[in-house]
Amino acid sequence: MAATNSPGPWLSIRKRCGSFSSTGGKTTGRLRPRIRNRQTVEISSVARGRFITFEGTEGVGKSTQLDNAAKTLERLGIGFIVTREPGGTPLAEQIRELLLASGDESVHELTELLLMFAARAQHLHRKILPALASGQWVLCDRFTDATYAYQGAGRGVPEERIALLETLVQADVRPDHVILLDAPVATGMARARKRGELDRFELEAQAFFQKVRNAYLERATAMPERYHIVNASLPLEQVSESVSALLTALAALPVESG
Ligand SMILES: Nc1ncnc2c1ncn2[C@@H]1O[C@H](COP(=O)(O)OP(=O)(O)OP(=O)(O)O)[C@@H](O)[C@H]1O
Ligand SMILES: Cc1cn([C@H]2C[C@H](O)[C@@H](COP(=O)(O)O)O2)c(=O)[nH]c1=O
Repeated sequence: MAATNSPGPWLSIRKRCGSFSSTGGKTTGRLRPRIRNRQTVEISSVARGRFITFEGTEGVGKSTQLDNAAKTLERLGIGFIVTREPGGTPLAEQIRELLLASGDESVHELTELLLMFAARAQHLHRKILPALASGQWVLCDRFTDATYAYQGAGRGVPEERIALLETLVQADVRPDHVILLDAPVATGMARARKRGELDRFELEAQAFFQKVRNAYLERATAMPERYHIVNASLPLEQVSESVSALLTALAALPVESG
């Protein structure tokens, strides 16, 4: 898992000395975490799973590629979970329903932002971190990069506000790798429309998604070590091959760099 140098009081990842700590949550898996106190678990980084997120605008093929990624990891014999944001736990899925539903009351951008991070706090601490601590890889459909793209670039929330909440909720936890499925907005929207009824986000104008796409591409340029751009406008088989090859290469990396 990628880590910055500012661990919060309740959660820290110490890569250099090879241990991993997180807030409580149940842990399962091949290595039993060492309990330091009631709030913290530690395990060797040898067992730590990798945190891989799939990002992109609507309909580019994230869910499709998560299925493909799951099959790839199965072939490689790697233990993993597949999850998504907003959502991933029963409570966070309830928040997702609130966020995606179209209603009469317009949602203020700060309400949207706080609900995203409320769902994320539950998901991260109750599901993602315990899975990583047990050595499983976490394949996640969207994470905080989506917040920078949608609430930041799309809604116009200043980046510093998002960064504040990111630090509060995640401390130094960041995805190890972001697989950015990139395609023209119109391509993704045409695919999403074919799938059926559109949710509150999917009803946004093309200009909104253009800002979102640009923001993802800017983040990919700013963080080339973390981002992997895949051309999602290609035929499905080619996109799947690229994603499988990428995951196979990541699996071959030593844990500290992978
Ligand atoms: N490379 C591709 N070429 C053509 N169709 C594709 C491709 N990838 C996915 N699709 C199709 O496009 C539709 C949307 O794909 P998918 O649901 O995986 O996108 P998504 O990014 O998860 O969408 P959302 O952002 O709404 O969650 C599906 O019907 C899927 O079969
Ligand atoms: C995590 C996250 C998500 N969103 C938006 C992006 C999508 O429109 C929906 C989720 O729907 P999907 O079918 O699963 O893609 O939520 C967001 O605006 N900000 C976020 O942080």
